Amino acid sequence: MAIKFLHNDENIKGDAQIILSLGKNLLLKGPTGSGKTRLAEDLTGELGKNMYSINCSVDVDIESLLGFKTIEYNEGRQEITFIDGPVIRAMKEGAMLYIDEINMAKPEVLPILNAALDYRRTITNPLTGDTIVADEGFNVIAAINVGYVGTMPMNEALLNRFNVIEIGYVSKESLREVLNSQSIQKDASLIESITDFHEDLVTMTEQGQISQEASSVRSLIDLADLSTKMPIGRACYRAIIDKLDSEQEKKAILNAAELQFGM
Ligand SMILES: Nc1ncnc2c1ncn2[C@@H]1O[C@H](COP(=O)(O)OP(=O)(O)OP(=O)(O)O)[C@@H](O)[C@H]1O
Repeated sequence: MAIKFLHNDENIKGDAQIILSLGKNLLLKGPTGSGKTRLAEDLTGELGKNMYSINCSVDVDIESLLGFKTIEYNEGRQEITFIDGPVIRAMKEGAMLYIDEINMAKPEVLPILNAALDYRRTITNPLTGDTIVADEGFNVIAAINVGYVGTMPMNEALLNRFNVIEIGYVSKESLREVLNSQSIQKDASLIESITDFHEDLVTMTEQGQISQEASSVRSLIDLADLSTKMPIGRACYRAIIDKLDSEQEKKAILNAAELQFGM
């Protein structure tokens, strides 16, 4: 069974499809592990496109966006050629460009993309002097992690070029479906308890007791998987509790886990 983005809020996927079909840029906002990359992959696959990704959390620079010059040998002669980077390849091919953690990029780097992201759909490559006009099918999805230490607000001119969809917490029913399709845990009653535990975590997050990453879908898939091989209590530590720094948060989650799983 193909793994799909699942969410009780159908407007998330529906509106994302509309935004892309209008040739507009889409910004997905949500906590870590909330399915932003999964959704971007699904949308790209449905459009039958290739996806080129950039992760801005690693030191992204102009070369990692646009490409670099290299020396190639042609019939014994040295030639300087330019190897296109993800932005230029996506533009030329009319593919999807996925810019992950866009708010983590150094502020001086991304303005180079401004003309590619607005109605001009062009870029002048400062490394070659070439101007590239994007193919009609060129689409852009960016993602931003909210509630994450070290995130910076996005530059206003850049933000203005996107249409924003927030990915909120999944419902109990959607999480059950995600676990049934993506976890190796097949015990229906344990999956049910994990979805109840998720609801407790979401409530604690909304009350400000714990941070958002504690209740991420990614962590809950880990919890379900680990619980096939070790007691659920230890799985809670490995998948959720020990990822956190705050003793207070750890204690709050431990209490909820004890109540839910009777550890
Ligand atoms: N709503 C969802 N539907 C289906 N799968 C999901 C959903 N949310 C999370 N997942 C699963 O959880 C894992 C993490 O998802 P993903 O990588 O898409 O999150 P992300 O928001 O891009 O995280 P990050 O911001 O850390 O990159 C994946 O295995 C994905 O399949």
